[in-house]
Amino acid sequence: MTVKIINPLPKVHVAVGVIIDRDNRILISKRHNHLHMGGRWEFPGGKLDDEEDVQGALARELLEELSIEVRASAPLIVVEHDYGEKVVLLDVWWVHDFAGEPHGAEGQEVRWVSVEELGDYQFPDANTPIVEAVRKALS
Ligand SMILES: Nc1nc2c([nH]c(=O)n2[C@H]2C[C@H](O)[C@@H](COP(=O)(O)OP(=O)(O)OP(=O)(O)O)O2)c(=O)[nH]1
Ligand SMILES: [Mg+2]
Repeated sequence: MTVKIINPLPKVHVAVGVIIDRDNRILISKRHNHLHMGGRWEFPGGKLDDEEDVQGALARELLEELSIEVRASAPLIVVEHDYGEKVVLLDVWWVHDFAGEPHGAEGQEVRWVSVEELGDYQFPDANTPIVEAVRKALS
C-alpha cells in the first residue's frame, strides 16, 4: 500500500516590498499585536486577493499600508516557510522608486533603517533569508 501524505495547509501567497531610498536605507514596519507574527518587524506587504497578481497586490498593499505609489520594483527573493499553522510563500520585491512619503497608514510604527541596523530588529522566522539577501546585495 502506498500512502501519500498531502499537506492540508493552504499556502498563503504574500507580496512583500523591500523599500529602499537613495541612501540605501530600508523601510520596516511593526506588525500589530493581534496579527499573525504580531509585535515583530516586517517588510510591508500582504496577501494576494483572488485573481490579483503579485505586482497588483504589492501596489495595493503599499498604498493601503504606507500611502505610497510604487513606481519601480524588481524581484529580490521568493521564500516558502512552514509556520506549522500555515505555510507562507513570500514573493519579495525591491521597491526603489515610489511616489509619496511613506507613513504608517494603519497606525503601525514604521522606521527607515540602515542594512547594519536590520540585525537589531526581530522579524518573523520566514524573513531570515530575506534579510540575508538584502545584506548580500548591499554590502
Ligand atoms: N507583509 C509581510 N508578511 C510577512 C512577512 N514575513 C512573514 O512571515 N509574513 C507573513 C505574516 C502573515 O502570515 C503573512 C502576511 O499577511 P499580512 O497580515 O501582511 O496580510 P495582509 O496585509 O493582507 O493583512 P490582512 O488584510 O489579511 O489583515 O505573511 C513580511 O516581512 N512582510
Ligand atoms: Mg500586511
